[in-house]
Amino acid sequence: MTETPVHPALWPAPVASGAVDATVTVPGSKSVTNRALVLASLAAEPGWLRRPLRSRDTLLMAEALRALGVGIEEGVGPDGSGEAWRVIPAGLHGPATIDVGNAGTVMRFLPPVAALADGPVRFDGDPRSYERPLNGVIDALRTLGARIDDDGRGALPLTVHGGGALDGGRVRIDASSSSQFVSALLLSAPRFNQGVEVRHTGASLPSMPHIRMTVDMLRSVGAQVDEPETGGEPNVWRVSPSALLGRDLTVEPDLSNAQPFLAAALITGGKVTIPDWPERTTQPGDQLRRIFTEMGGSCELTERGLVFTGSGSIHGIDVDLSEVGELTPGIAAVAALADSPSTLRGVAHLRLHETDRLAALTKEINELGGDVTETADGLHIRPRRLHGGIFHTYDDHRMATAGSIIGLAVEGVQIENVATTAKTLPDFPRMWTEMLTGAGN
Ligand SMILES: O=C(O)C1=C[C@@H](OP(=O)(O)O)[C@@H](O)[C@H](O)C1
Ligand SMILES: C=C(OP(=O)(O)O)C(=O)O
Repeated sequence: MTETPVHPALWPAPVASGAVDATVTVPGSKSVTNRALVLASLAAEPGWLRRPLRSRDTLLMAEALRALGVGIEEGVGPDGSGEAWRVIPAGLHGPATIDVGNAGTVMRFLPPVAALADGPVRFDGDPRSYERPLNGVIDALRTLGARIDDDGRGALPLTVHGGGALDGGRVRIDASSSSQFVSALLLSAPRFNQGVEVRHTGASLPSMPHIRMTVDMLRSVGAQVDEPETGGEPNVWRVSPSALLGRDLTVEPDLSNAQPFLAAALITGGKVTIPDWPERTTQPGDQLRRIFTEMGGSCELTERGLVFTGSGSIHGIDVDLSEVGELTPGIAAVAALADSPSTLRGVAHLRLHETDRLAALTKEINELGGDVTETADGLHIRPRRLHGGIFHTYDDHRMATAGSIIGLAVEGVQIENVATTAKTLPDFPRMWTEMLTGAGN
């Protein structure tokens, strides 16, 4: 008898045998953790970061800041509860070398920090990091007084020749390819001699909640920020120079990483509870309450957390995802299993994410028998009966979770390199299996 060969890099996505009923504790937000690390490193006094996410993107951020001289130590928070990082700011030093991996937050948020260091800081990363846009940050930093050596493509690898301080001032950028350009300049701006005025000149600006998160977190450490949403000029952000406070911050669960678990409730007609879902948050994942409700579920924010319940039906959706682009792969996966077609719009910039997400989703869902077409700014998804096969992930954590969502309802889906979920959710395979077996409840 011959056994079916098991490829070590292929993970058989488990099929749900019935309605899931689980409580899933989701680790901390990548976006909050990496902003908090930067702000705490630039502060005038030590601070605490509780329940930080420990994943590839956040460990790269911590390692990079340590390379610049910041102390980031393991500890328990001031009240003795929970795991925490103590961040001890220090003079920022070069020479240093920073590995950004494929973390947008590291490759964009740290060049402005490096401009404040007193020597050269070399940035390098995964091959894909060379293809992701960085021109908005490079050009802006040059305008603000920094010296940067790159190969002229507006991308990695590059060296920022930190001069110990940066003038700052006014800058115009086109951030239509990534909101992280704006966030990057704002986060370090309190430490620029003149602060910053960033004027976005492009036709569109994706991921506004992530810019709100930047503004909120800056304000929470004492920075003064003027911005469009509180009466400022449209598309203009101003940050004044000031010292930043060291705070004691508890990181919220990553609501975008809650997505596959909520999707499991939707697809199986089950129920999933996510503890500690914040009542108020700038995280884009909070919009899943609305989007997945429109797709057939219902939810309630209770003392136990967000309780999300599937109805047994999954509906297609016509939705603009420009504010919440990182939710697209998971929504596309659910849409492929729905009872009507879907149109996902406003996400052309996803072609420059971890991989070209529009091409990858189209190819992988179609190879399982689906009918997805790319549009100029998104996807059109017509549900079909799907079959098993290999779901390639292109080193993209959200492709791996999207394939797993489909695998709940389709026999024989194998996820290639599920370990790529380590970018933001290293424990995904265990959490997924526990959700299905009811362990961890
Ligand atoms: O600032 C952030 O933390 C992020 C901003 C968004 O980037 P883009 O605006 O490049 O899409 C988002 O997709 C990414 O996952 C995280
Ligand atoms: C786009 C994403 O990540 P990054 O921070 O690398 O841009 C994402 O997590 O979906």
